[in-house]
Amino acid sequence: MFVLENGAKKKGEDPRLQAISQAIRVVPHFPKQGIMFQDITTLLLDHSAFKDVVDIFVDRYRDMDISVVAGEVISEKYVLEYGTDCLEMHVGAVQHNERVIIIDDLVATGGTLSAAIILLERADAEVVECACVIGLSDLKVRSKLNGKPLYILVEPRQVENGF
Ligand SMILES: O=P(O)(O)OC[C@H]1O[C@H](OP(=O)(O)OP(=O)(O)O)[C@H](O)[C@@H]1O
Ligand SMILES: Nc1ncnc2[nH]cnc12
Repeated sequence: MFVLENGAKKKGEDPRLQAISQAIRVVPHFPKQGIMFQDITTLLLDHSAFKDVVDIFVDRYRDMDISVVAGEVISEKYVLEYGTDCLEMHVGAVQHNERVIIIDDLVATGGTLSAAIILLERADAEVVECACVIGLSDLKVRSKLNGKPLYILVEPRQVENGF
């Protein structure tokens, strides 16, 4: 699934993932020293790569009886790599037993996804899976997700890529 550091592809990898990864701009040491900020604005501007992101998610979830896509989400505070934040969701935005996928651009600590899961479960929705364009397939992150599967397209980029 992931693009390796040397640009080689893992066996069986979707050929679209390399272009998706390369369209992400890395901003070293932003907003703090030591953070390799993964800026997806360049991915959003790359119509072909962004279409591939949407197509991959649509293909994955089209037959899973999903009724809600929670792109941004009562309120739940959480901790990020570089501070704390809070997610909010309209009361009534999700009905009991609705099947939800949570989509975000990136997972780092898993705090945001964890807060989103807590919010949605408080509304009695069923969170089917979390999906992110960028993230590490990290056990520490997965352990925060209350057993929910995490689907990731590409690893964070480590180097500035000339944008
Ligand atoms: O896994 P975590 O440690 O919670 O980090 C992931 C979150 O960090 C970024 O959001 P951020 O709040 O920085 O701002 P943005 O949504 O405006 O990009 C990103 O979009 C995720 O939502
Ligand atoms: N390295 C990173 N790049 C972009 N968004 C983030 N959110 C948390 N860590 C991040």
